[in-house]
Amino acid sequence: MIRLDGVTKQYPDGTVAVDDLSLTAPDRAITVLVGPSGCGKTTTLRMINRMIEPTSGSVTIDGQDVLAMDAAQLRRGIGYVIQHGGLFPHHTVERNVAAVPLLLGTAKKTAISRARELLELVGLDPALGRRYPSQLSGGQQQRVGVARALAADPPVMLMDEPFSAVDPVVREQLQDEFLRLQGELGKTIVMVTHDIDEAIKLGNHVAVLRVGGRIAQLARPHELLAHPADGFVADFLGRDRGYRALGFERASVPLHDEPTVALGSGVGDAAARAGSDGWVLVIDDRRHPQGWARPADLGDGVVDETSLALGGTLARVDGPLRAALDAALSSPSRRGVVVDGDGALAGTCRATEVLSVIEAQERPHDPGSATP
Ligand SMILES: Nc1ncnc2c1ncn2[C@@H]1O[C@H](COP(=O)(O)OP(=O)(O)OP(=O)(O)O)[C@@H](O)[C@H]1O
Repeated sequence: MIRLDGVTKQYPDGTVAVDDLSLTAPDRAITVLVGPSGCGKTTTLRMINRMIEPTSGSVTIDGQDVLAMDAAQLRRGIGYVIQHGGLFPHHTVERNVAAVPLLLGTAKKTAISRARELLELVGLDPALGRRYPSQLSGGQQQRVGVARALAADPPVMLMDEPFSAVDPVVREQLQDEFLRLQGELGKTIVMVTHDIDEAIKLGNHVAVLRVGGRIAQLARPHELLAHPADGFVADFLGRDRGYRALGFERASVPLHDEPTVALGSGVGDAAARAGSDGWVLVIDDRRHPQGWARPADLGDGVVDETSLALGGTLARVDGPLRAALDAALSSPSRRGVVVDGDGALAGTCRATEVLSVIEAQERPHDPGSATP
């Protein structure tokens, strides 16, 4: 557990970046610090590994005062990931990943073979290990940054905007893989981001800071969305709060049997199976949904990949209500496709019925909300 107690940082020019901040980051959880530019997120993070010394207050890790520890030794025991990966440009990728174990005295052969395993763990081809950082894409460099931070198997990781230097699609992939990895590794993580959506997606706990380095609210993501403490937090959370909160609400929605046709079926067969609106759901031989087709638009021949209409997200039977609603709203037929844990068709859902489930959910009173 990482604990900050009454921590203040005043820079020599008088700027108070962090003001009497107290915060606990529990073990094996992701605690996210989020807030507008200049609110003291990076300063707070760097006071944990003493890259910045607090002016007052205390920082402990598992009860040990970090200010009483040797700073270099402390830093070697904490994984640190920054934007762009922060890699050494003149070292190969695998040498970058092996950097801390080598510093700690691990034999070169062991450290490099471990580096290759770690590259694989973060979803990279170990062959990339022979390249130099500049020969990798931004997303690959970020992954190397994560692999490097994991190399000494530290229980604690600090991450400063680790996914912000890449485009939104790669960013989402990196976030998903990071969550999968954390599910396996269970590190104690403090992460900084200015992106509230990233905070809500990744954080087990989210601390919203306001400029001047004070906590406006510390809560679990769904609590934050449901009960923003004040107008500042509500504004920072932004639009669609109610809709986004559905991402954390799970309940089963009524499922309907949906007539299907197999990929490769004749258009005549497909027409016979289509609903009154003309749409039919196309599945493969494992009953995995492939998309919707409207046989009336297809002429003769068979239903193949080119016959499928784009659009329509898939919801999981045990997934959040937001996914079920989105599946219905984004489907060309307006029937949301719901799949089981293996990705096979479980049935379809209707938006109105998902809304009825939402209305039936107990909605807690929301006294802190500043937005009507
Ligand atoms: N070395 C320094 N000397 C003086 N002021 C500083 C120094 N470093 C940071 N600051 C100031 O401290 C405040 C907090 O900075 P910090 O970098 O911690 O914010 P941040 O929330 O991480 O911002 P961003 O999201 O823009 O990276 C800012 O007002 C910044 O200008």
